[in-house]
Amino acid sequence: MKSVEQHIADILAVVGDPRQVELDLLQAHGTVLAEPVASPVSLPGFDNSSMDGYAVCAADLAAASDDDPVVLPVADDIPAGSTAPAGIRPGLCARIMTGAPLPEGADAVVPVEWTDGGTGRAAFRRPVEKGNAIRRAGGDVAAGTVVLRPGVRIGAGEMGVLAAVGRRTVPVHPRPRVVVLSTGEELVEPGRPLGPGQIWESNSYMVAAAARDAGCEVHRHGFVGDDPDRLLEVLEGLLERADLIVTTGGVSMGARDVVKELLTREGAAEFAQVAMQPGKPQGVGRIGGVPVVTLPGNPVSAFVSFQVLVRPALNRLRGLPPHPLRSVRALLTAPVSSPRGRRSYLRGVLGEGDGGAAVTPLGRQQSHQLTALAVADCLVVVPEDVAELPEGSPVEVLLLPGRA
Ligand SMILES: Nc1nc2c(c(=O)[nH]1)N[C@H]1C(S)=C(S)[C@@H](COP(=O)(O)OP(=O)(O)OC[C@H]3O[C@@H](n4cnc5c(N)ncnc54)[C@H](O)[C@@H]3O)O[C@H]1N2
Ligand code: MOO
Repeated sequence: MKSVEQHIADILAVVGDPRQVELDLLQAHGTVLAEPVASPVSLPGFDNSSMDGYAVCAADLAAASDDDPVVLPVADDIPAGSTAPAGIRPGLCARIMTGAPLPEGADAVVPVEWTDGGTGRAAFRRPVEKGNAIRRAGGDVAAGTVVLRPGVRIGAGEMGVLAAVGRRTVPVHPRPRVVVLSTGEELVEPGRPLGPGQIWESNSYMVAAAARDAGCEVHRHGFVGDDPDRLLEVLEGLLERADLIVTTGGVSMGARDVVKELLTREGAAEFAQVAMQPGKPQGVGRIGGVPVVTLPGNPVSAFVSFQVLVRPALNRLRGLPPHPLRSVRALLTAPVSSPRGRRSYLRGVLGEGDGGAAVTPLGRQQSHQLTALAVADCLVVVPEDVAELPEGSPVEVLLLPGRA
């Protein structure tokens, strides 16, 4: 059987490098920066006040006290956005607002709370240190400094920085365009009535959501039946809009395994049994030059193999390192079993036990038992050479995305 690592490597090999585009600032949210961004100006760009109050010459207030306040004429009123405030000299002060440029000659700002708040004249009841409440030019970043490096994911903080350094557009690796397509003659769109032997189609919705959680732009095509020529026609119609096509179903040993039949016929993909449970039958290749990964149809198998096998490649396509799901160690709260020779990924819930992190494997672990996925927040890894693990065994636990 093929190893999990080998199959991940084969998928990485077909997806290639991320695209690069210039996106408008807000559109860049959630994408990955492709080039360094430097600030063209210093931030702050000019000395300014951090408080609403009065710009003063600190030496004027050296003797100020409650009993003997210093009273100064207010020579100017400086709001934020003021373009050219007149300067002050000893013996004068200027009313100033937070963010307003410091006038020439001033060397401190007195918060309004320390004064009588006067508009023509202001009374000061205590001395002030030089530099008080002044935000110096360049105090956050000096002009020319790189503020964001390539490979950084643009979240809210990065968005703020980009706007603050004046960027209108940003060079990024855009969200990968993933097309999701399921196969199976038995499938019916949710919301429509079921006939005998039919089931509601769930894989394409689930995989589309997982791909969106993985930072992709998703087109869910839905599903097609078991006719290889029809499948080829549909795939050809989807090539234009895909960086990666993910299919589910039709890859096992059945008489009508449509994905395997078509892609084998076209010489477009390799199929293998991967040493994992669930997720054994897998395929990877290209159709019309577009990478295609074919997941098995059992819903839990499709979900687990997406998270374990496809996510690293999506990270690569996003411009990130091809990391797998984040993992932690935890102690089992119950015994587990696993087919020897295959690495099991059991659905579990992570919590705290007496000895630290503890993980509880859920019931209903078979590949068709989908409902446990709505409860699980992690996958418990049982290695290939292990068939049984008693309660209390330390295990690797993969954290499922989107779970706190
Ligand atoms: N003789 C063998 N039979 C099977 C083997 C094997 O090694 N030898 N492997 C089993 C394993 S493991 C898996 S996993 C499945 C994978 O089969 P396929 O990928 O060909 O998937 P299908 O046969 O199309 O479907 C399997 C199962 O999942 C349901 N399904 C499929 N698509 C959807 C969908 N979009 N939404 C909801 N449910 C779906 C389908 O109805 C079947 O019940 O093969 C085993 N068989
Ligand atoms: O390995 Mo299949 O993917 O379990 O049910």
